Amino acid sequence: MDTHDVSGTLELAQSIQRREKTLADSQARKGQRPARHPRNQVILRFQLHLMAFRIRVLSKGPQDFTIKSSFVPLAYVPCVAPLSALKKTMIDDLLLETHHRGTYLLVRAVTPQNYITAVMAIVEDEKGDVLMAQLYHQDDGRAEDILVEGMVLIIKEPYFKLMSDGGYGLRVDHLSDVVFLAANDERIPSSWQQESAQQSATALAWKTKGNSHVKESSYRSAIACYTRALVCAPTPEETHTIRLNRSLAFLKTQEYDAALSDAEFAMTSASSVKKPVEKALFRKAQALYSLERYRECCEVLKDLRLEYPDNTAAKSELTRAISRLAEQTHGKYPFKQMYAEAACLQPPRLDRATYLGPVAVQPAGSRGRGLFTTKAVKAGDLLFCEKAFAHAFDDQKADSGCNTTMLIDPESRSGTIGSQSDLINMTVQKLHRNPSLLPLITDLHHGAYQPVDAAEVDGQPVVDTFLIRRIIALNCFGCPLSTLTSYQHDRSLSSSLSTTSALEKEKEEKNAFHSCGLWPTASYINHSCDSNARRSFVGDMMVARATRDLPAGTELTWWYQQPWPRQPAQSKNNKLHSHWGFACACAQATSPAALAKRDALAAGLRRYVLSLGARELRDGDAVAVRIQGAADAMAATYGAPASDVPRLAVWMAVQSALVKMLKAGGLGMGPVVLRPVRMVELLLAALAALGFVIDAGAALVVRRWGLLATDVVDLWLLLRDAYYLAAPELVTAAEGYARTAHRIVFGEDETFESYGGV
Ligand SMILES: C[S@@+](CC[C@H](N)C(=O)[O-])C[C@H]1O[C@@H](n2cnc3c(N)ncnc32)[C@H](O)[C@@H]1O
Repeated sequence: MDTHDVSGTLELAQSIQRREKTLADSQARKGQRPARHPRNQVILRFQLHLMAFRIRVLSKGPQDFTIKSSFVPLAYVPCVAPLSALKKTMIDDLLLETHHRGTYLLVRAVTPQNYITAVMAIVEDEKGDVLMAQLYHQDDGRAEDILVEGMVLIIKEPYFKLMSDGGYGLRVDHLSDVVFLAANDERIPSSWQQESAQQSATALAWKTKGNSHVKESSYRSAIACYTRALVCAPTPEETHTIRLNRSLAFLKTQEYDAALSDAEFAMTSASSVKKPVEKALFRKAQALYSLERYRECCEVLKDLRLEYPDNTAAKSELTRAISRLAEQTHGKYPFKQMYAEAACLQPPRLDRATYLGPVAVQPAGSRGRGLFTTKAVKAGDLLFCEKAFAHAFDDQKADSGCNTTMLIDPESRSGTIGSQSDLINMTVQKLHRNPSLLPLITDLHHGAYQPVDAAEVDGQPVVDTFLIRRIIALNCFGCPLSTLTSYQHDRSLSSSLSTTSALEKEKEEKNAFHSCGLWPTASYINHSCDSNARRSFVGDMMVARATRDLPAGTELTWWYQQPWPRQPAQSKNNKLHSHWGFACACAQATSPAALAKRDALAAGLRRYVLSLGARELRDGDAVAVRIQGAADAMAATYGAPASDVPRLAVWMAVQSALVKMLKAGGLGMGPVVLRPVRMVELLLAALAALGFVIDAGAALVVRRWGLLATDVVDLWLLLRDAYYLAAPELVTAAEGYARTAHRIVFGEDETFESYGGV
């Protein structure tokens, strides 16, 4: 939704064509055992490539723009068999384009590694045969520690394939398909053992080694040592300390489930080994905070404060956790502060909690599941304010904007530009580190993809990368740094409201974002062109508000793609069908004949508006009458009332005429002689076309809210200004509606005064 989609472009078509050729070539060689190149040649070739790559990176200027293409490979499921059930195989036995189910490879890296879209190195088996191995979705932050020269690993059910450069190698997409062996692991053949003397080291020695890794901030190595210590018959006292220390290391590697489990163990064992419980409580609280379990976190910190009142860190952590709990419970946020935080944090991930308001996931008939209101809400009410599960920020202004990725899925022939491939990595990594969060994501809609029925194997969580890709493709949202700043950036009526197709296209591009994120609750909202909810963003927080009064039990909807005046014309709806697999019900509403007539009227009006010169505009009233007449004729081409099918073509036509008049002088301040009442009529006509039902007599009352396009805030503000001259008694009401519109569109009304010039 709102991601920068490049499906249908020539560039994408060419990339897909090349890819299909490679795929066809590789399928033709499926099952073959390729001629092996000599070991030295393979290693030398890799090293030369590595050198060339490093030179390219070093010589790249900050402004050099590169687009990396990343192809989604054909999906395959992760290995779900335990290692003990697999048979060892050797490189020489591997067949091209084959997943070697039921087997595993034991290999060792024999070159330095390279990291582009995957971590790569040449690996050898025990016979000395070599191959390139590519490990995808590894932790970006520690890529340089992975597959380093000399490292030994087990690749479960190896996938041997042709690479895009015509060579061949191993490709690993699922994290649980690789087992990295610690230097002293017994499974390492003796000829490869580097630290054989340590095989018999004691728990104490491993613990000490772990501690020194912590001092060097090598937390993964520390975890490996502590884990090793725990199997060396430690005393109860040692076990307590080792798990307490490992909890800290797990916090640093963002493995919060494991950090919590170790801290809880240390808490319960503290009394029997006569140790203070202070550190264990603190680490437990930190893990709970990171898992967004703020209530439990507060409880733990309160206990800690009671027992250790001098612990100042606990005091400040408690204050922080109480703030999160308040946000989570009451949905009250300091939005102005959040804008400031989003502006200075890189990436803009805010330390804020998710609030879920009066909403619940329920069955939604043929649409699958949907999100419904659990009580009546008013237009502008907060439905939820959700923190992204994962958020990939692509700063178009900074250096990172010079390196962007085009993610191409040849199967669905679609492509997006921006940070979606980073989002996949982040999500896979976060789930791998915190398996308790798996159901939150794997329950999301994934179309026809059939995931494996296993959550864990050999003590590792099974995170099916292809399932995550599918979930992200169907559920991720493109997002700006903030909706308000993105709109304000080019807020001017003349650029934001228009009728010409070129500008529509431009507007469409403005609405597509390179940054994106995954918001699980928001993902349950189904599409409707005439939506009743609206999303906005501040950093990685998504704010969702009702766009009209809704009774309890109403299904919430919003648009996956902004509706267009020619909707239900064919092109825009195609993506709903090709990507999300449904046809929007509103697409059937208009006959081709009615559409043709509407288009002709819109084109006529556009020509008329373009032709207006200073002389014609001097009689603004006459112009307004002509516009109103054309708008009425266009309205007659709609078969349903505007409250059922918003008349976007009418809205845009009226607005474009208003723009022209406002630019020429507006309400009597320039050459245009337009009576304020006429201005009010035109503005009310534009709002009515969007489906607003408004009583504008002695009082101004919105009976029903219409479609909340971003520009609606401006329409209401213009109405307020027109009422200053036409009917001052209605100014307050108009401003109140402008404020509500601002709250819906931008998520808050704290900035309304500065936006609306009140
Ligand atoms: C982001 S998910 C929305 C939640 C989804 N309905 C579920 O059950 O999890 C998008 C998918 O919902 C379904 N969907 C959304 N809007 C729809 C609509 N207006 N009509 C039919 N199906 C719709 C489609 O299957 C689409 O691929």
